[in-house]
Amino acid sequence: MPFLMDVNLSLDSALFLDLDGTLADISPDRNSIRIPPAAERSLMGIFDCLSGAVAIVSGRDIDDLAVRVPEALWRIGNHGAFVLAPGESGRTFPSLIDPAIIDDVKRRCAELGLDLEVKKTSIAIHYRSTPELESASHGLLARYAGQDSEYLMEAGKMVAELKVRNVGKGKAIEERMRQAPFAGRLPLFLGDDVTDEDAYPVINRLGGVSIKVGAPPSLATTFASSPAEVRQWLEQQAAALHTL
Ligand SMILES: O=P(O)(O)OC[C@H]1O[C@H](O[C@H]2O[C@H](CO)[C@@H](O)[C@H](O)[C@H]2O)[C@H](O)[C@@H](O)[C@@H]1O
Repeated sequence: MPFLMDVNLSLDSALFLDLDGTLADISPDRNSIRIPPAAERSLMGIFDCLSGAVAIVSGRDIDDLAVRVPEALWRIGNHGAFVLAPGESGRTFPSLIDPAIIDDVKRRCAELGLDLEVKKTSIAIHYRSTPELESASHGLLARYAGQDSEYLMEAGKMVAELKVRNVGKGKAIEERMRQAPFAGRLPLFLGDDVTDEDAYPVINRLGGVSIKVGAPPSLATTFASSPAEVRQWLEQQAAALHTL
């Protein structure tokens, strides 16, 4: 099985990374997540060497992502729906979720003591601290999903999510790869969760390297053991690129 530590960036790489569970360790407190400072420095070094072809691609809301990721990097939030270019800030993105659904889910979550995260293209119920409510969480959102609905259900790490259709990290990466500074480069994508699986076939088709932090099964071709290993790899790659 190919491993991340055997992969090297070159000056014509394009690097896409997921945040939670890939760059940052999973934590019970989603609001505490930050990219560790050393990893930020590595990312900025790589960004310089790759002429800006580095993006953080996250399921988090774009506004939430913007406070956790350096403004100097590309930030792709809402599972790929919304993009902030390096240096871009203060832009307003629309909410695509029916407010009536948000109100109803908010009320039901409050009754059950469930942790609700409202984003612009999805609503997520986190049950990390209430695992006994896993099926209740899925059930609560499933009533709004289905073949004829504009929403679909997705499962993540201890989270049930109701999401607008036609949004995905694979689609977002493919779009970036058609434009500067990514076009003409060889893409690498590092992810860890179910919502990252749709990006791996895109990367594989483009001849790049798809990496999962975790174990098979996955459509990724290459594996890493932990976010700590990813951060160590980034530090090594930043140092190596600077010698080229
Ligand atoms: O695409 P990502 O950057 O990996 O974001 C995926 C989701 O991450 C967050 O939830 C997950 O991480 C939390 C912090 O470690 C953890 O408490 C939670 O159980 C995980 O599901 C975030 O809250 C979601 O919006 C993202 O979709």
